Amino acid sequence: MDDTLESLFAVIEDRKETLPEDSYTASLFTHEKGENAVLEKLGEESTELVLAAKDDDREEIAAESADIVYHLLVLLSMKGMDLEDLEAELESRR
Ligand SMILES: N=c1c2ncn([C@@H]3O[C@H](COP(=O)(O)OP(=O)(O)OP(=O)(O)O)[C@@H](O)[C@H]3O)c2ncn1[C@@H]1O[C@H](COP(=O)(O)O)[C@@H](O)[C@H]1O
Repeated sequence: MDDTLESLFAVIEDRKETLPEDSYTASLFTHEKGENAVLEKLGEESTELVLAAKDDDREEIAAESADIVYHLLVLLSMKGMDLEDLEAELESRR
């Protein structure tokens, strides 16, 4: 899981740097709504996750969770933060 998150975060950082035209990630960094684009996505996907959980739909729960994790990592990158910030916070709670 650590490797998956690290390589996904590295791709997000690369997209932020290189802004390829066909990249969804890059489109979030250049969106006319600014950071609101990713914040809205996080809100929508959180609602979708709640609905999937209420339906006991495990496949949908996994899919919506992945959407949230991806957009969360984009948000961290947008704020100049990284996985270590998240890890440090989680570790401080153990
Ligand atoms: N993990 C993801 C990921 N999860 C979700 N998404 C995108 O997030 C959007 C989710 O929005 P919705 O579920 O609301 O679907 P939608 O209504 O079709 O989306 P919109 O029309 O609102 O854009 C979709 O466009 C998904 O493609 C992701 N896009 C990219 N990644 C990762 O990022 C990498 C780089 O992707 P690009 O930046 O596109 O090259 C990919 O290889 C993946 O590993």
